[in-house]
Amino acid sequence: MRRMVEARDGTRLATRIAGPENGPALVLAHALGTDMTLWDEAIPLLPEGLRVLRWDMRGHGGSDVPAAPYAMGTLVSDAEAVIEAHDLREVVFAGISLGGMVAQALAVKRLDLVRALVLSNTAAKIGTPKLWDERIAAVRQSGLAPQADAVIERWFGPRSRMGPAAARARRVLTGTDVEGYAGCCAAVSGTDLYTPVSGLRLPLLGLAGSEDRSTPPDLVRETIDLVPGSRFEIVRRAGHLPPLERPADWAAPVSEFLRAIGHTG
Ligand SMILES: O=C(O)CC1=CCC(=O)O1
Repeated sequence: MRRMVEARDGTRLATRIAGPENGPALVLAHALGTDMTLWDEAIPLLPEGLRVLRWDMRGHGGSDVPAAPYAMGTLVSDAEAVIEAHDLREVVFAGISLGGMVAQALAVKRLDLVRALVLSNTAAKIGTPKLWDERIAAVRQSGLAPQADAVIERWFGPRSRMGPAAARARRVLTGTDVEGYAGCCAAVSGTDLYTPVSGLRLPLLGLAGSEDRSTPPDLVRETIDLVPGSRFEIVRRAGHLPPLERPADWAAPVSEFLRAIGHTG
């Protein structure tokens, strides 16, 4: 079922939910310059019986595009709004890159909503304010298309940058609204979650792509290791977006984690 959910400031967020009403909930948050279709291939490979909620972040996909910049706190409050609008509790929250930052910050703020985390290709801090300022200036000046080669190369690496997954990612990236992209760049720029995440105590699976140049395995691991008892796995032959590029290799460790914590239908 698709539904528009109103965020606290009135921004309308495009959401999609599927699976049995009483199934254990899995919430999926996508990366910067992508949208909820990022999960299309991976969802059917997850255990049956899950209630799966995903949404387009503000400024992305079918959601409204308020004026930039956005704060990470606003993106977290959007996540709360979509979860609460669907009456979900005790969710496993899986986020990739920007979505993984939202996941971490949501768990810090609302442990009552989040039972466990899957943090994929993400970190407590990504890049530097200078890098993000330059990215924002570049897209504001000439749009996303001239940035696409560099982004796709970072996401997929030289080996896979011409493949079908990269072509799909490029289409979604270049179709993203500049205002929405810049707004979310600002949210990433202003985020450093190292201290609050080190206080988290919950089941956590961390995943990295062996070929990821945006959030390389060592960077991801540094964040995952902050939480005692967490697991960490590298998805081989995958870049920054493993659910799109290697859906089976991403879904396998996630499914195993969900079974291990008893979060299956
Ligand atoms: O766009 C990138 O290269 C890396 C990135 C940071 C946050 C996100 O979602 O992607």
